[in-house]
Amino acid sequence: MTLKINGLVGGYSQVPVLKNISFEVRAGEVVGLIGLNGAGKSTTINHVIGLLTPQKGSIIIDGATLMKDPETYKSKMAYIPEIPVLYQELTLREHIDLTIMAYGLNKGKAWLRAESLLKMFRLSNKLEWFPANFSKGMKQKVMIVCAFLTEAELYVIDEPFLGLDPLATRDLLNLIQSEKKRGAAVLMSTHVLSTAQEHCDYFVLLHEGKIKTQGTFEELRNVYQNQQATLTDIYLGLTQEVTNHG
Ligand SMILES: Nc1ncnc2c1ncn2[C@@H]1O[C@H](COP(=O)(O)OP(=O)(O)OP(=O)(O)O)[C@@H](O)[C@H]1O
Repeated sequence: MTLKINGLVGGYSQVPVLKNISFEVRAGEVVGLIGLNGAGKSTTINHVIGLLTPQKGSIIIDGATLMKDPETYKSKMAYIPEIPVLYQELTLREHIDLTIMAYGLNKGKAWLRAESLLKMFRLSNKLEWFPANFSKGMKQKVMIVCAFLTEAELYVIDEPFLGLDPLATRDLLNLIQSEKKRGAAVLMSTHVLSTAQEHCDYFVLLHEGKIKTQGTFEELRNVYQNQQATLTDIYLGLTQEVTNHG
């Protein structure tokens, strides 16, 4: 599986937010989309999941575009939004059943996987509850369980860490690593740079809707000409931001 974004110009109106974005996400790779507030991370993700239409350029998953082959395109992808989207009138069990139906999964197999995910995120005893009434972090965990039970080829995850407790953060990171080993690709936006540095294989540094630079951590250190630099140093250095954190 390869997601190819090529020369993407786009945004919410005729004035583009994204200006000529190109990068790839390949099978078995975790790509970190890095940027400050307003850099264009969510806008990029909204284009990838098809909420926005490119003004120029293309987004292709294994040869399929959203325009020409929407079913193939969408079937390869699971998306975890920054703000959980849940159905007011459905229980946790029904959210899982709905995901199984929407992705056409084998019910028995998918439920086995769901049970292990529910256990991992400490939700096993909440199946008859309504997630719309859960705490913020618990809602986020429901989105994680539903996304990961699909065993997608590509996971698109928008800022996953902010609402999660340390245990859930650790479990999500482990899950990402095990899906990566299975051969899944992950595109993850975040400004938690220390976590990204540790867990991503490749970085796309966005600033004001443009790619400042992209590469592996080693390649970024070479561009920044400092072999000791952290991802935070590199990002802030390259975007000329002033920081009090060194
Ligand atoms: N619905 C919208 N309508 C119009 N402009 C928008 C909309 N959402 C975002 N923008 C603009 O697009 C630009 C990029 O925003 P985006 O949400 O992609 O940033 P981000 O990198 O995800 O930031 P954050 O870290 O704060 O989530 C900003 O200038 C923002 O004002």
